[in-house]
Amino acid sequence: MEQFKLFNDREHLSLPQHLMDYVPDFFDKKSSDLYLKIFVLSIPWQQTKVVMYEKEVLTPRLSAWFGDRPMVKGDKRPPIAWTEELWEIKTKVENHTGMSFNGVLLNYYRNEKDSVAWHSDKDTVPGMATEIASVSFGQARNFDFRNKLDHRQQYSLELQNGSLLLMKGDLQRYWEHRVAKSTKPMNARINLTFRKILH
Ligand SMILES: O=C(O)CCC(=O)C(=O)O
Ligand SMILES: [Fe+2]
Repeated sequence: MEQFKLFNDREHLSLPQHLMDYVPDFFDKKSSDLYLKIFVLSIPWQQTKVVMYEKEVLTPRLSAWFGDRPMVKGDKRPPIAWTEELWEIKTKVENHTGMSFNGVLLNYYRNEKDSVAWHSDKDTVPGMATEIASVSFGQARNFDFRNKLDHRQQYSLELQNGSLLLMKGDLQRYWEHRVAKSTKPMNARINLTFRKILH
């Protein structure tokens, strides 16, 4: 089974598979479809603003943060308490990985126009441990990686409905990731990234 598609034939360095584990069918289709429906309707989605080149812009996706403490240190908005479904998913992910998490960031990509730009998670969330478990429901979208020092080293992994991607060790240190906009029409996708906040 080939998990990773090579974008660039000139590069034969493979994506560091020791830095990630991908489980395509972590949840069966029935539960995945149900979780998607529940989350679309019941999560208090927000479209956050970021400052770019001195202008405020809306991020091209919706998001929500749940957990035991704020996502970013000093953030005045209290975290939202775990829902039954989020706690259920967290427990299943923890049992599988042997890791423990105290927060989850939900991202909702409504259609092909929604996206997340190149970033690595440690840089954007100070105080965060780097092991992140990413669960996807709904529309399969490409998750791209590129090496921070050599952007020609770029790979793509299609995150399918019900999948679990575990991002480990130094992945955030040496690689960036994104979900690009698509030219093809796309249905709703919700991604959950379980994190351990240390601050
Ligand atoms: O939607 C995804 O699969 C990735 C989301 C992401 O990179 C993030 O929340 O930091
Ligand atoms: Fe990320």
